[in-house]
Amino acid sequence: MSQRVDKHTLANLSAIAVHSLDLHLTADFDRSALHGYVDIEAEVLEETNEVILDTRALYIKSATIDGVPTLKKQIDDEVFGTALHLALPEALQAVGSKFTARVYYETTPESSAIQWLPKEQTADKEYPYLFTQCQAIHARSLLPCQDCPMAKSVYKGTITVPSWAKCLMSAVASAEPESDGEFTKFYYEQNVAVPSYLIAIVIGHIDSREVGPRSRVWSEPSQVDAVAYEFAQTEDFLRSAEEIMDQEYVWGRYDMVSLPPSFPFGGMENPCLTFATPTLLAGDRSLADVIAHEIAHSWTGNLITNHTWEHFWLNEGWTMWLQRKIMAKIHSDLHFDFDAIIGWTALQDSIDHFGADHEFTKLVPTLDGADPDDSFSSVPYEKGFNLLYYLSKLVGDDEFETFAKAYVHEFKYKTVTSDQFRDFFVAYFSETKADELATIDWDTWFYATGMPARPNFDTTISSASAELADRWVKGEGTFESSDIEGWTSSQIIVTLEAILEKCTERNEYLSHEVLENMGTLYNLAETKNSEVRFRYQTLCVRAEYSAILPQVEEFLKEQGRMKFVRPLYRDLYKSEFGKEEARRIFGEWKEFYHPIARKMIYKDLGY
Ligand SMILES: CC/C=C\C/C=C\C[C@@H](O)/C=C/C=C/C=C\[C@@H](O)CCCC(=O)O
Ligand SMILES: [Zn+2]
Repeated sequence: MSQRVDKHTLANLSAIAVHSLDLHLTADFDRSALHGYVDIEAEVLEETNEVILDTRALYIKSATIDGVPTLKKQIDDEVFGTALHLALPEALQAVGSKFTARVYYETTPESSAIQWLPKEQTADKEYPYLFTQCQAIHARSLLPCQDCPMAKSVYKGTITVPSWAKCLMSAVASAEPESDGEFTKFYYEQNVAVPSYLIAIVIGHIDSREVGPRSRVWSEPSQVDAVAYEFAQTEDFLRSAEEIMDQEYVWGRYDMVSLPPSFPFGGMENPCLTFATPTLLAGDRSLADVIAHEIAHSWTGNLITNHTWEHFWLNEGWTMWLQRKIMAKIHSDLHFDFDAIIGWTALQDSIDHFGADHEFTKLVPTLDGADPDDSFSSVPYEKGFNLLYYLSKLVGDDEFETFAKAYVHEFKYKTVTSDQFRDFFVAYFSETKADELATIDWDTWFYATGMPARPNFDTTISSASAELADRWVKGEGTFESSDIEGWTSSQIIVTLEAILEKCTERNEYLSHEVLENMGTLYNLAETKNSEVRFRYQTLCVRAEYSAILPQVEEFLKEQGRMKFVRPLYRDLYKSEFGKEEARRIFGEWKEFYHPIARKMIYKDLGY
């Protein structure tokens, strides 16, 4: 059993276990505030005279324990918010005591989990919108709670919204909405215990389409058909994942909401309701692997959860592995390694960004005193995936897949640390693979900084991209639009990444004329595929091709996904032509970005 200790919470975890949360909130769009109360059912694990909860930027009005007003004290912490101390009456201080704490509160405009969008920042520009993002430690700015992954509890939500709006949560609807004409009440229940970072709310003028027997997509009305088309493979992805993991999908519904463009991530695995960025709407389903990723989290991350944020790779590395297995089942086995090659480049970029000896390049970093947002990168995703890839080659792919099923059965509904993962792996293969086990250097995998050794990825699909990239860099032969005829957007991405890598190695970029020619031939400037657009723009900015600025500015202003905007702002800021432009664009547009993105870009631009 792992200890109830977490560096990122101020709550008294070892003394108190929370069993359920019951949220009663009303959304006030005029004041940008959610107000109401939360009931917290809890139990004493170690004798104590208080309950300590995480909060941040919340206005706490009053609190009761079992209906009786209780004393409260709030103590600020520089990094982790404000600890809310509630006095426990003497009769409830002994081990095993159970009680309900009720806290009346409201959120404030500084509540970092919530983005309140004015109508101008939505697609349809008719109504305001609200969405939350609680990972990693923003739930404390939505509700008082034990804000850490190991504190899993069931939750309920009764949310009152203006009647032009609908409310969605990361849970299943437990009753029909009730309206009095002016306001509508929505009822939700999440009966599988979840950590606080998976509590999520969307309120907006939205519509939906059914895309599968357990799935609907939601978005603003003008986009809902496009979203339904883009995410139509959902049921296939779900069935593939169930088969690979030999474990049924336990969450009931798998719905998705395509959010307004300032959503800072590709997707977020909120249970029953994946949040997705509209930058996935390429029109040809080419970016649907993000949905496979969020579906994969239904097993790895949501069912088996990292014990603390230092073990985040167990959420994301496993999810990359399962995402790639799902996509390989849909396309072909060769796609598994092809996707892994794209991931390898992302890992290299993250390690170049931090520096090869930086703590955040470790698979299991020490995150003392640090906000997990600052350490977020492709490292847990791709170094994590590469550890699993390495282990699978060591024990055999089929054996590893069987192990993955056993891992789910062992750890489902629990949290897991890196040591527990290692011990389980070693015990599982101790009889059949003793020689192979003896060769694994776990300490290097877990605690070494920098890149791991590059595996021998299969290059059947990627070799054409590598050859084309080579020709562009060397300027060999002639180029035609037919060079990429019949290619997937991923093959174009691998080509652009290979060009960038070769140019960076030589410290010599393509000429502006060549970049313009390439853009025209391959339609790189006009493409609807955000991943391709991002790579082409990066190539141009690094080459000081100032004519690209209007396109970069347009991209930076039409969406706020950190994967795209942060590196583009950084590259622009590093370039000669774009240094001042980067700060100008951000200055003009910062209110558009999500609070988390705004905070990170601010640092990226050297403020
Ligand atoms: C070592 C890092 C430890 C903890 C960090 C945990 C969370 C960091 C926080 O910033 C939240 C991340 C949320 C991510 C959500 C979805 C991603 O899969 C998106 C990936 C990027 C993208 O596709 O846009
Ligand atoms: Zn993920």
